[in-house]
Amino acid sequence: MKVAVAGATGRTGSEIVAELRERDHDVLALSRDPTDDQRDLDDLAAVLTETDPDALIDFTVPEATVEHAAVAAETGVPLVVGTTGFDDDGFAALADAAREIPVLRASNFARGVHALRDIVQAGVEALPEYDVELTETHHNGKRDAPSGTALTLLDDIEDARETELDRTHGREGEHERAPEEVGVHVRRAGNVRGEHEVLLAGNDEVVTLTHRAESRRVFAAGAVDAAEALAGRPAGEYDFPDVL
Ligand SMILES: NC(=O)C1=CN([C@@H]2O[C@H](COP(=O)(O)OP(=O)(O)OC[C@H]3O[C@@H](n4cnc5c(N)ncnc54)[C@H](OP(=O)(O)O)[C@@H]3O)[C@@H](O)[C@H]2O)C=CC1
Ligand SMILES: O=C(O)C1=N[C@H](C(=O)O)C[C@H](O)C1
Repeated sequence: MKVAVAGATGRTGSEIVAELRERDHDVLALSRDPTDDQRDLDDLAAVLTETDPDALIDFTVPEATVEHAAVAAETGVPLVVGTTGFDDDGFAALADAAREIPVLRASNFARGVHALRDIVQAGVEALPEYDVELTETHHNGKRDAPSGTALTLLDDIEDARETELDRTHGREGEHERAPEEVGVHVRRAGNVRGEHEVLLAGNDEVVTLTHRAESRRVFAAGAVDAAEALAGRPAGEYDFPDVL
């Protein structure tokens, strides 16, 4: 396959380029400041038209991904999005692109996280009276908080509880915890690849469910799996579990 990568110089994008090369794919590494073996991300439309790749993988920033999605839709290139931190307009722009091309967006391309999602939902359903608290930890270069994965897990917890919970970001001051609260705790330190922990507590017992990425290669492998699986699919919105 021929695969273009937006954000190829980044922490995750560079791992995706390495993973694609290891699998013998033809790689178009895109950067705003291209070296000799890269293509200019600012000329994305021209590059995609000229090279006609099988997929574009995007791990950049939301404002750029939204622009790239419009170009992918215009040029008919399937899109895999790993970028997190979209607002409602950003999600709407991705949905617009998905009318023309397959768009697979996942807040986390580690397979274990999608197993964790199922386990968390089962735990929350099995222990309906227990308090739920979520903690995520990432490297000190991460822009968005809470992480995209944390937001996905919170949606899953609300689905399992069949109610909207009061997402309480950190705590300060004097007040008791309300039963409908779900505490959301964010830590940024060092080069932590990504940790997510859901804690369930009640009845004099505590259950903790944790995923820890030990290398960014786990995200890269998942994103490449997704690009391989997206080829030939009809236009529409996809999540990682749809192609696992
Ligand atoms: N879904 C998942 O599994 C994962 C998602 N992520 C998400 O991926 C995104 C990238 O994370 P990470 O690799 O740590 O970030 P980095 O900052 O390391 O890399 C981002 C890359 O995007 C490019 N970029 C930055 N700003 C712009 C812009 N305005 N326009 C175009 N390109 C831009 C830069 O490349 P250059 O300057 O060369 O153009 C940069 O190398 C984040 O949203 C993160 O949350 C991260 C890991 C896993
Ligand atoms: O920025 C990161 O590094 C990561 N971002 C994703 C997120 O926001 O959930 C996935 C992973 O945790 C790494």
